Formats: sequence, C-alpha cells, structure tokens
Amino acid sequence: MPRPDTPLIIALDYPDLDQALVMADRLDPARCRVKVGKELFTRSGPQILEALHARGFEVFLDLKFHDIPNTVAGAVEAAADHGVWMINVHAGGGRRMMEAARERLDKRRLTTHLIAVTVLTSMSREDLAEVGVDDDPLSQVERLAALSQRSGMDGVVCSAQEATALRALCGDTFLKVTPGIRPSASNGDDQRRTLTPARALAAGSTHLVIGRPVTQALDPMAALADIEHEIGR
Ligand SMILES: O=c1ccn([C@@H]2O[C@H](COP(=O)(O)O)[C@@H](O)[C@H]2O)c(=O)[nH]1
Repeated sequence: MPRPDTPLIIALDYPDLDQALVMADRLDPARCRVKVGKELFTRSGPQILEALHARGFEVFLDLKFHDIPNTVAGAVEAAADHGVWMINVHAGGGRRMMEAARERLDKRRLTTHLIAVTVLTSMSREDLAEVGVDDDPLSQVERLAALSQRSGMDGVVCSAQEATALRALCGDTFLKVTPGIRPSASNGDDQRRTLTPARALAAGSTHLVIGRPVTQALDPMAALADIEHEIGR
C-alpha cells in the first residue's frame, strides 16, 4: 500500500467503533490518515485498528503514554505490535522514559513513528503557570522538543504556532504534528493555541491533526474539501 501523500490526519474522536467507521468509510485512505485517541480505543480496543487497517488507512494511535520508563517501553511495544503508523508519549515523562521507549522499538526493529507531546494545544500560559511552569508555551515547547530529539524521538506534537521555531531548532525532518487546527470560520472549542490549515503548513507543520472542524461539521466531506482546497490539495 503506497503511503498517502498528504499532511492531513483526521481525529476519529467518536464514542464507539460503529460511529468511527461510518466516518472512516466516507474518507479516502489515499487522501488522509486517521487518528485513534483515548476515548475510541478505550471503548473499542484493538478491533478499531484492525478495521481501519483493513480499509487501507495508516493510523496514528494517540494514547500519549506517560509513566515510568519500563511501563512506557512495554506500552509502546504493544502499540507498535498493532502495526500502527505512529504512536506517542508525553515528553514530560523525561529523557529516561523516552529513551526506554526508543530502545524497545529499536530492539524489536519496529518502524512505527515515535513522537512526544510537548505542551498540549489546549494549554495557555495561564494553564502552564497553574502546573508550576512560569514560562510562555513557546519556551516550554522548545525545551521539551530539544529534549525529545536528544532522547531519540522522531518528532513532537506541538501547536502550529511553534512550528517555525521548532524547524529552526530541530530541523525540517523532525516531525511537527500539530493539532489545534482551526479553519478561520470555526471556533477554537477547548483549544488555546490554534492556527488555520494554510498558515500551519506555511509555518512548518509536517502533519495537521483535525477533528471537530471536520467530524462535527454539518457536512463533514464539504468541510474536508474546503480544507484540502485551502492547502492546495
Ligand atoms: O496537544 C494536543 C495533543 C493531542 N490533541 C488531539 O488532537 C485532536 C484535536 O481535535 P480537534 O477536535 O480538532 O480539536 C484531539 O483528538 C486531541 O485529543 C490535541 O488536540 N492537542
């Protein structure tokens, strides 16, 4: 199966397998990847991954592991054994945790992309201060992205607002997977650090994660077509 030539990852944030597959059946695996997150995976288990793979999709399993190194290494191995395209951990788990995850995948020669979440796109400077980080999101993202790169990650989850700075800091090939994408007409929901699809790509995002602007749209396929048009696809 050829890899889809697209930066788009559609977040299938649905409460059950049936609803997720209704949307997946409207999408084209040549034109987007899909993301399975905590709610859908906790409800449906690995069955959803099998169903999406059978339909030809590359899957980002977004479980954001954050635990002691030994536990995270086992979890990323289990996730990669499902044959998913991408998995992630929280950079806040630290260098030893990320290195343990990297070493486990390398030992098994598992080629799943392994990336680390820096600062959630739902967090503002004020949110960071409440958890003891008295700094702006960009500085904290830069700090965690540099640590992630030194710890062997293939890239990070960040907001597109930080993509240009990370391109300078970590290079072009270091993945910058950016949720918080909002076409100008839609609202930000619980997201705090957002950018439009076109501006995100121009800033250096390598992948755009898009959920509600498509999945909750009155006409999801029209919303997706508008985004594709905006980014020249
Ligand atoms: O920092 C992060 C990390 C992950 N996400 C996930 O991306 C999607 C975004 O969905 P929208 O509906 O487009 O807001 C969602 O699954 C989050 O869990 C994130 O938003 N920010």
